[in-house]
Amino acid sequence: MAPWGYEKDNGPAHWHKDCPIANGKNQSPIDLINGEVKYDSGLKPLTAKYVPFSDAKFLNNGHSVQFQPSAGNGSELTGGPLAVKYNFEQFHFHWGNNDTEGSEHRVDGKMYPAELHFVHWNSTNPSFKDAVGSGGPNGLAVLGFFLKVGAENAALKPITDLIPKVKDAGTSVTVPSNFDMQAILPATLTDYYTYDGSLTTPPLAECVKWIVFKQPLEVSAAQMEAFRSVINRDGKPMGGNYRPPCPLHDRAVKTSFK
Ligand SMILES: NS(=O)(=O)c1ccc(C(=O)NCC(F)(F)F)cc1
Ligand SMILES: [Zn+2]
Repeated sequence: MAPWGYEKDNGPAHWHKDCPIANGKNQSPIDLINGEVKYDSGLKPLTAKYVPFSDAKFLNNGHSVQFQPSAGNGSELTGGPLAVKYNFEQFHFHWGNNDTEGSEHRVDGKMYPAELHFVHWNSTNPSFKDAVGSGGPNGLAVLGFFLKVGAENAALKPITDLIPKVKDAGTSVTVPSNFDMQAILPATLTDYYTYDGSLTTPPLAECVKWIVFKQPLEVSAAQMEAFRSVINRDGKPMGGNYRPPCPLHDRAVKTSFK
């Protein structure tokens, strides 16, 4: 099989051939159905402490555009459903070719135009890759933010302004050291859905504590258009780089809000 992607000949319906876990019972994304979630008063806010990066890259890896600092940067996530501290690894995006599609998770069947993932790994592991392979849903913690079209997102502007420099697969640029990642996050990380799931791209490992925020972030139409100019490994627009929802099976989705 050609390397995995999102086209007809290598998209999500094909992934099970290389990754049989694609048909597993803890796959992501899912449709977050408000009538089926359960409020958990024990779910506290999350705390993300993101420190400035000395050398970080913004890259096009052929299936997303990704911000990645050098390892061991010291940015951490704690609280919420997490029992231990998680280290920040990278953030990346999924988006559509129009405003009616693009997010991976859905809310009562509604898709947003894009979704931003902040990926963190359980600090009891020696490395990110060990955390992915650690078995069970506590290897990674991924924060998911829906993006909707509205006001320009000033915190994401340094990143969306770099997109033209990583238009082609395999390209990367250095991110200015004054980029403030903390500014992307809402002031308080309170209202979220959380459930045990997987990576949404191969190898689809079932190692993720998913934390999806109820409140979307806004980006301008121009910022959305910047994503839609990105090209994938086949020279086609990368838009549509989202996996459709997977069966919930016997998992519970908890909320930190009523
Ligand atoms: N879209 S997602 O679920 O946030 C997501 C997050 C991270 C990875 C990733 O690092 N894959 C490479 C690895 F780790 F070697 F398997 C894939 C998907
Ligand atoms: Zn993702």
